[in-house]
Amino acid sequence: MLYLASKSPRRRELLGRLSSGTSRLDFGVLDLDLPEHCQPGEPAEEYVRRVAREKAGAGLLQVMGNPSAVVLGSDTEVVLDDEVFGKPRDAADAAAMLRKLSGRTHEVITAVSLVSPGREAQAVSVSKVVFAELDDARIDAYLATGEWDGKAGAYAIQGDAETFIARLDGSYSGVMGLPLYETAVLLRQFGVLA
Ligand SMILES: Cc1cn([C@H]2C[C@H](O)[C@@H](COP(=O)(O)OP(=O)(O)OP(=O)(O)O)O2)c(=O)[nH]c1=O
Repeated sequence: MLYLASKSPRRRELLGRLSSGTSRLDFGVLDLDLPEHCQPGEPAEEYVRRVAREKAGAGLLQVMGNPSAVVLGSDTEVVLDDEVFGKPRDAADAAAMLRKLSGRTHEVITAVSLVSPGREAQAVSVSKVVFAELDDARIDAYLATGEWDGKAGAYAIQGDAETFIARLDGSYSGVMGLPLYETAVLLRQFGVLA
């Protein structure tokens, strides 16, 4: 039985897309709230990998009674000049992130971890995103949509911010929160996906 250890509706939607034709991917959802803090000096990719592993591990603890449980945890961060942008605290924090991202190229790193009793595997997706120049009026208009809330880097590629993206070199689903190519490879390794 597969469990998604995530409260993100985007991850639920993306994982559901791995159902195809007659082969349905059924999964349960585990709610967890884990602190996400980058340690001083911790490289961004290591941080993202660690948090994804911790989410999957915390999920596995919730379903320990089920020996056939496979738990998926994932984490997404936006990285610019070694600075890690997680989810903004408030609108002012979101505005500051968008001002920094304006006219620059950043990376979106998403790690996916699969754990089952006695087994663990991970994949990571790194995408390069070239952002449009955003003046204050555009940033204010975007903030008013509320879309920034709960999104790493204060934007959503799947929403109005699609028009901010001049170029994407990587995985669209990875930027959105769950890289489907890498996730499908892991699920096949664990025999969850045919
Ligand atoms: C960059 C970007 C991020 N995001 C989202 C994906 C993630 O949900 C979120 C990053 O925060 P995460 O901490 O990775 O995930 P989360 O707190 O939403 O969910 P959970 O930890 O329970 O799994 O940002 C988008 O939806 N679109 C985007 O374009």
